[in-house]
Amino acid sequence: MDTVNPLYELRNIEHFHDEKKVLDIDKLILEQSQITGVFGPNGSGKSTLFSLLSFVNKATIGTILFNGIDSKKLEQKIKRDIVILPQNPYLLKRSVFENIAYGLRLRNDTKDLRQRVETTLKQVGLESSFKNRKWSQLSGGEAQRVALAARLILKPKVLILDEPTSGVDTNSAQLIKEAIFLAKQKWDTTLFISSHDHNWLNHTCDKKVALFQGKLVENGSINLLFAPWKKDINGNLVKEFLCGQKLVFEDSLYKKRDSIVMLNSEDIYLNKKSQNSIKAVITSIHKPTCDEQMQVEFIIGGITLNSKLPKEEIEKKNLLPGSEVDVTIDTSKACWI
Ligand SMILES: Nc1ncnc2c1ncn2[C@@H]1O[C@H](COP(=O)(O)OP(=O)(O)OP(=O)(O)O)[C@@H](O)[C@H]1O
Repeated sequence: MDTVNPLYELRNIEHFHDEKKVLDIDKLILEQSQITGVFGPNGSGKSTLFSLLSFVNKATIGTILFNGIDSKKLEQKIKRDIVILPQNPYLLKRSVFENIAYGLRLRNDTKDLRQRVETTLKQVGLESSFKNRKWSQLSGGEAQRVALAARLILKPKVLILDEPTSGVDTNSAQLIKEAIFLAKQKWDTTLFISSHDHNWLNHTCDKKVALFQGKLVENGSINLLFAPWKKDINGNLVKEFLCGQKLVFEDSLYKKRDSIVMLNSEDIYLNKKSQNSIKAVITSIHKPTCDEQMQVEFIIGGITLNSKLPKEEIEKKNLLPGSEVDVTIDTSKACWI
């Protein structure tokens, strides 16, 4: 069975902007040493959630525990290890070197500064000569990576990246991904990332959280299906899995071809007799800490999805890792983003 190592625990969180509720999360546990991808359409509350996780803002209502400690009692030196790269980061009107060194200077931690700046530049795929450039002599993708380097040099315990790939090309996005993996590997950094490049985020994160209109679409492992989509003769979108099996989404005529579908695991049924079921193989069965039910993960043509079942039902149906199962997905409950 998998064990989870909770870093954040959000309890009954509500956050308001101008009396409008923009975030409403009953319970959410976020694990340590993971890269958590936060998915959701514009205005769904991703940046708001990040502002709470970085303790830049305080939730209007509710409690956030960090390492089991109520955030209201967190010491400043613990908060200092939580670093955020906001959407549209701001560079100081100084050299690249001074931008990257800024945080360390503030902390009076300037030993081997030059070498540390150069190492960090390398981590984000920029040559050492970049350190002498002015902030104004950078392309969008380079500026984004300099802003990331300015956070990485702090070796944060938690790094929150709000849209780190916005306005960058595929090459820069790849370099950002490599820098993220390095931070996790070298310093055991826990990362939270949002991106509208869903494909990039899907390939970068270990865990997924999805928000829609300020609410969690699912508390736990979220099921996401990404483009490419095909169309059937009625114009509905069809997911064709690598194994050739197909899943038609009714009433998806007007959905865009780069849409993502979020599926609640409660709307996915295993071994239930139905005409449109598809074959899958169970890869793991475990019990999430925050859930009474067991989570059954299974794979269909290379795509991993999950469903939730009571333990007794798993035993009754004799479901085991490696078992083949018939999966029925209630596509009418799909949430499109
Ligand atoms: N300072 C603010 N004042 C008023 N409303 C705000 C403020 N910041 C955010 N909001 C509102 O809160 C909601 C959530 O915004 P948020 O920026 O968290 O969404 P998001 O998912 O990050 O969106 P995007 O993908 O566009 O960045 C939106 O309706 C937004 O208009």
